[in-house]
Amino acid sequence: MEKRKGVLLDSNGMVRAGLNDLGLPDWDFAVASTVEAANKVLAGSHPLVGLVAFTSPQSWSPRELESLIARHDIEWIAILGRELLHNQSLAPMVLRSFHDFHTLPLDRDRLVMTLGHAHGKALICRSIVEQDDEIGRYGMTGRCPKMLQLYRQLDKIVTVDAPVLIGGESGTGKELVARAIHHHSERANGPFVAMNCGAIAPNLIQSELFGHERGAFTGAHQRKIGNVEAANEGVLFLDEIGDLPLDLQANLLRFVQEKTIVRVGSTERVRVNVRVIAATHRDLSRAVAEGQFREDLFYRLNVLHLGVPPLREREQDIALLATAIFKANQHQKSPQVKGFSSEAFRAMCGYPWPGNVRELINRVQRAMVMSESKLISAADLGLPSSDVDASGQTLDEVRSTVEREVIESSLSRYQNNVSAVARHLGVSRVTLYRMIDRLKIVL
Ligand SMILES: Nc1ncnc2c1ncn2[C@@H]1O[C@H](COP(=O)(O)OP(=O)(O)OP(=O)(O)O)[C@@H](O)[C@H]1O
Repeated sequence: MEKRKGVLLDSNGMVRAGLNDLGLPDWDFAVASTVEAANKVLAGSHPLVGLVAFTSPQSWSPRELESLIARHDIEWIAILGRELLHNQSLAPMVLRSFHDFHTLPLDRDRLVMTLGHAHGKALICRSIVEQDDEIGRYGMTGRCPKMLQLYRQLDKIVTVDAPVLIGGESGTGKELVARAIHHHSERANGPFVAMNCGAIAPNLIQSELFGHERGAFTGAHQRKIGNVEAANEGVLFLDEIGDLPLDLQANLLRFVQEKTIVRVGSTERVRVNVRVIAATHRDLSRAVAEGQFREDLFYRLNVLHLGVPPLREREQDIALLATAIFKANQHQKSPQVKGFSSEAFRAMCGYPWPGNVRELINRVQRAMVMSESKLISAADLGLPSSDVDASGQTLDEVRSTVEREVIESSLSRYQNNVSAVARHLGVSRVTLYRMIDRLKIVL
């Protein structure tokens, strides 16, 4: 049988010697005497379990150690003298950040069991992460019907070279979609140049787009290539196209039609080969009807149209997105934070998300840093808690919701000590483990 891999952080070799004496034939521990060395081991051989030996409360810098623990998705076990268990600075950290602890002297049977449990748990976590790669396409997270439709549209759009107009509220992922089109199209090796037409002073947009010659205007000390030329052979992404002033719309139309530009202060026409992808949160056809956007430019840009749905219409993707954001930001979370409570998931699903995915990212990132519990709550996300709403749920669903809440809060209260929780809830450990499995509660 292939040996299970672990890392042992041990500054003076004391626990290493003890482990050797125990003889654990199923385990192969790489020993690191510093946090930096442990980081290297973890990056190279991906063990699933880490042991940290504490000979005193000051064995390791808490900041360094907590950052090591937060960075790597493995289970940690603290090994320490019984007298350190009540140390005011060490004990809270051990309870918060470690899967379990083991007191010295090492007890072979107990250690084998603890290691086995930690290894099993890490394996399950890793398999969940791997399955999650299937949660979207084109670098996007989401598999609700509206996102599946978007992927099907993208499948076609990436095979052709026509202009695209992307509509959707702010923060829905329009730029992400534009980058995906570029990345999966024949222009992938060319540049992707993004420009926000709403964020540049109107008097500068002309030169930002088309560039200028030296001396073209006060302050033009040298020739500057504009974004259109910079995107040659690639994609020019024009965000907030609805904010482009009318006079510049005429210049843009000329470039889109003729595929040439003239730098400000020059008379020379320069040929360019650029695919234009424009985006707007405004209703451009309405802007056309109101005379604020040129109709001819609208038709030139709107050859292919994509609408990115607001987050409130992707309710079944919210938990997926929140979890993906959580995983992507593991390195900057508070070490004890392990995931979301079901109350938090419910609150996220009931919230209208005016700032869409961008707002979700901000709220989750903030909660990951600020939460003081193991599971992020609705309050940590700054969202109103929606109480259990039984309407529309079957009896089984309501029961599962309640069971999950009771078990999660008891686990949190007893620091994941399954025996204590089983005693508290009046069920056997086996029954409790079965319920934990069925309800997919992460320990
Ligand atoms: N489906 C998704 N999966 C993962 N991340 C997403 C998804 N949609 C959006 N995001 C992320 O949300 C953030 C906002 O997305 P993006 O900037 O593309 O939105 P936008 O619609 O262009 O916003 P704006 O109109 O304000 O420019 C980015 O960090 C982006 O990576």
